Amino acid sequence: MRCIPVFLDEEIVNQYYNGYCNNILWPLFHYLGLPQEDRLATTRTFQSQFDAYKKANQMFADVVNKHYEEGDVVWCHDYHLMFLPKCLKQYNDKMKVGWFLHTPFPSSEIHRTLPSRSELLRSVLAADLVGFHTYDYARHFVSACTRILGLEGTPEGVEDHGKLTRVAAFPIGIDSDRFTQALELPEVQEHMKELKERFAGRKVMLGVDRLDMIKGIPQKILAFEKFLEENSHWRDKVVLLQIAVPTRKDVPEYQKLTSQVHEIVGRINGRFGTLTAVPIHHLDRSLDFHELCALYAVTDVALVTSLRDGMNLVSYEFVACQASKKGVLILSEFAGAAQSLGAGAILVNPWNITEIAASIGYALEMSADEREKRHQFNFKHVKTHTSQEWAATFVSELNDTIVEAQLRTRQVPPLLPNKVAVDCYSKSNNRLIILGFNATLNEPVDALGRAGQIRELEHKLHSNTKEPLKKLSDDPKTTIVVLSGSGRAVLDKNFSEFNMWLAAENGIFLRHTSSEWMTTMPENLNMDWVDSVKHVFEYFTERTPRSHFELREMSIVWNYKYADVEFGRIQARDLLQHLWAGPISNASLDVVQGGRSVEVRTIGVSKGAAIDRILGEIVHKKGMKTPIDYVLCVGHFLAKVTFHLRLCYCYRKIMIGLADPKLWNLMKMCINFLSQSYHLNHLQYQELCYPNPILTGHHLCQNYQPPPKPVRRQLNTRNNVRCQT
Ligand SMILES: O=P(O)(O)OC[C@H]1O[C@H](O[C@H]2O[C@H](CO)[C@@H](O)[C@H](O)[C@H]2O)[C@H](O)[C@@H](O)[C@@H]1O
Ligand SMILES: O=c1ccn([C@@H]2O[C@H](COP(=O)(O)OP(=O)(O)O)[C@@H](O)[C@H]2O)c(=O)[nH]1
Repeated sequence: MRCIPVFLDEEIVNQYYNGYCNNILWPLFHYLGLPQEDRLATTRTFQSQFDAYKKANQMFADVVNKHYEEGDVVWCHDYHLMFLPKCLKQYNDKMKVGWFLHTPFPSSEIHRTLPSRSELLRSVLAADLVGFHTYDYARHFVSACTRILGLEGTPEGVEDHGKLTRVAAFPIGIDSDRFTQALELPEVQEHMKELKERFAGRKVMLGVDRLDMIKGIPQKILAFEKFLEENSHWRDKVVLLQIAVPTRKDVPEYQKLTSQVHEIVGRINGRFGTLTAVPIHHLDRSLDFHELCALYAVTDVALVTSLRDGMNLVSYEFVACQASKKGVLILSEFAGAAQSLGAGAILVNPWNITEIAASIGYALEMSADEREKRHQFNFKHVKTHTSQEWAATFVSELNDTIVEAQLRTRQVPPLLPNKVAVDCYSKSNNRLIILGFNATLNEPVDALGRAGQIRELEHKLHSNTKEPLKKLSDDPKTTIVVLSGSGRAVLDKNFSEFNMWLAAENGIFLRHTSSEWMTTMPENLNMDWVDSVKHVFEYFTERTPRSHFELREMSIVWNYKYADVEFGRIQARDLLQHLWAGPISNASLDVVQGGRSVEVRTIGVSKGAAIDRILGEIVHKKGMKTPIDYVLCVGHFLAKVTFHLRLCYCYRKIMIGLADPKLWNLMKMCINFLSQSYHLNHLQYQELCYPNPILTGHHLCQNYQPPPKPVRRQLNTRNNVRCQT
């Protein structure tokens, strides 16, 4: 079969397959909690099982890697191999990797209970394309990535610093021709004949499931019992054939289920059986393909009562074999198949035994006309949405995704080559370093916004950055500007001890730490709008848990980065509507939508505009005989904030360097610190163009012409009066 086996030893199989896959991921992905005693045991063994899981995935990766040839597509399947995409991409990031999940992906609220939640998501995201059976599962996955990892969910998939992982639904199908053709075979016809004779005079109901908790076998049998109880006239006219294929027999939960089902079947057969017939025929084994096809073909009503099921192919197979009989499918709404066969099937909630019992009655007595219509609908679907089509669509989508990604990467700035940054720095003589503050020099914040002391952290310089910053700022060949949206007080508190420039409120206020604050904004700015905007912000802060707003001197910001991401976004949209309709409708204001914030400020106040003024200031102040020959921006400057000098276009993009070779190590420390703290695996820089010829980020303008000297207005901070000097 051209398969290459991956041999796992017994211990790994036990910890990886029986343990982590089937005792942890399987019940979790199917919304089934563990029994109390197992829960504690699982908690204790979790780490060793997860280690075995990673090890087993790595073993698969090693084998794939050994056989991989350039251009191959690698398609990883199911929850057993969630770690594989990452392992493969680590070997070769050009490998085309897809991952498909055959089970449901649960709500992010369920996924977040998993201790390894983030690691698993990140490994899957290493794939180029991630597929699920239904849109709901895909939606849950994207939502887990946004809520747990704090990444951006887009209609296309999940974005992580410019890298998009495509996420989409690819409902599986079956090879329907194989089933329809099998029905013509003499041995299948023979089986059908035997079955018809065996159950002559009785309607045949069928269940075909692995003996798994997710399949809702006890619920199905109990519903059948209820039906017999309430419809005595049907007792000798209907039989339920339940094929329960043994599975995962080493897992204790499955052993318990077997006994439970036997007990219920025995009880019902004892209750409703006669000397010559029993209502339930229960088989603890699998059938061969031909027997199964025959059984599907003679069935009047198929019962699929999965509590959760990725898709459920049995329902497709039943439909494929019903061209002549046109039997009825009763299908759980919690099976993926309900999304595609729902229109022709009778959908039921498997937890509602009364509803299933009523549906059994309805199905058995359904008119031929209705059966025909329902069947046609589903038959058409099964015939057209085949497994071949499913596989071809996934693979072609994967190839397209790679092509699109290549086009995208041309637009995304390339990664910062750290060594080049260091080399250029050490060769330069007049460096300008522009640093952001929030999300750059202070503490990173957990995606779930858990840091209780978040507001504190937000405004506090990270202790690890103090020493590098001190050395940098004392270097006479280096000018540092901290350019932040934060107010003056915050910058004063954190940076007064350094020799540097501070630009507060996006550059409205500027000072060198050796002198007083000044502003370059026009006098007598109309700030009448503030109160009404504040009123709106207060309203939304009260109604959006963990959001807050900050009233600055020239602007006001509503921030929801610690709030529930999705709710925050909805609230932000609503808030904007309130603003447009009210306070800002007539005012000359800029409304800036950040990643997780909304800021309102006077027109013209932006980091882009500010940088020009700042440069004018520092260039004139320093006299600047030597042109700036190195520019470095480290920041979380929002996308599309273009510095006036087109210094760079930064979105969590880092350019970093140090003057003195002795400081190289320190610089590397800095880079590593920042990249690890903010998961900036994609340090980026962009070629810059000012004024001409094209310069790289590290060599700014040999021919730099400082802008005209600006008018300076000194701020009298003590009594808070602005006056022009
Ligand atoms: O190998 P087993 O442990 O006996 O399990 C059999 C397979 O069960 C799961 O199947 C899922 O995939 C089906 C096709 O996509 C889908 O229709 C069904 O709803 C799922 O349960 C499991 O995901 C497979 O890996 C197992 O091999
Ligand atoms: O005796 C049996 C009973 C079932 N099946 C097959 O097992 C599969 C079950 O797939 P499904 O998607 O319904 O559920 P899963 O077991 O994968 O969760 C179907 O293709 C059935 O034809 C089988 O080969 N022999």
